[in-house]
Amino acid sequence: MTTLSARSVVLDLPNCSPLPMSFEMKSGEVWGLLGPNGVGKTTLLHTLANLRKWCSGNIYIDQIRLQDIHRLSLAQKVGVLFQEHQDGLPATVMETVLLGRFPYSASNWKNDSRRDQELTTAALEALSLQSLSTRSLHQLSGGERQRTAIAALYAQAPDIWLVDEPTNHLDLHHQVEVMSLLSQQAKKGGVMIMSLHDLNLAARWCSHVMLMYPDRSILAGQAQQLLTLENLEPLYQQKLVQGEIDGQTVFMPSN
Ligand SMILES: Nc1ncnc2c1ncn2[C@@H]1O[C@H](COP(=O)(O)OP(=O)(O)OP(=O)(O)O)[C@@H](O)[C@H]1O
Repeated sequence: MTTLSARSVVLDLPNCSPLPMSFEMKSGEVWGLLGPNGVGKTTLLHTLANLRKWCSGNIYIDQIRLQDIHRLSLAQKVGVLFQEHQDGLPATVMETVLLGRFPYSASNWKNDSRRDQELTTAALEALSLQSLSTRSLHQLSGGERQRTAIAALYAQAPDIWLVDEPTNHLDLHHQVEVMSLLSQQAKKGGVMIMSLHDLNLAARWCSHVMLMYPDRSILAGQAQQLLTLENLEPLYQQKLVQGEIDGQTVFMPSN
């Protein structure tokens, strides 16, 4: 069981009146971070990975303070999907996915182990990338590039997944493929935290949500309880309608 918790954490956001946030996220849970552009979803994900500083408060993984965890163990425990992909290296899809295993071979530059190769093959299969495995990153479409980045994260096999807009660039079929895959990883014991702009994906796949409001207040808890028009309309400053199709809650913007 893995736990990620924050106690009175104030994010380092520009022009922010400090409002401390506290929450606990556990193995098996799928968290959706929801809120308008610029509210701090990416900042929160990067803060939880100790990639950027925060103003005050404490973040813990399994009761150990984030800043006390050695970089290498953190790289093994926590995986991040970035919103922007840096494609500086002239690498193929397979090489990029294999790079997900870097935290396990970084300490001694040893050859890729059998497990590294098995996980890389499984990741290519899970994201339907087998036929593209020898293709250069520069020759991929936006959606193929996104699936490659998710495959690298899958190969890394972290306990805590910090995933920034996983369905960016993806067509409907691949959105379902990816959301289903991420949800399975939570069922296998991962802590899944993702920023999302699509309320319907959140309603379908997230067990928990964090609603991040422009005044820096948050509501965090079970998705079923928090995904209501009363909470969501002020979140986006947008009138919405709520319905149900095949037993599934759906939201749409209204005039
Ligand atoms: N490198 C940076 N330097 C200074 N300010 C930044 C930087 N990156 C982001 N910001 C600002 O920090 C705030 C939070 O940005 P963040 O990217 O976390 O928002 P977000 O909720 O993820 O937005 P979006 O939904 O548009 O992706 C915004 O006001 C943004 O303009």
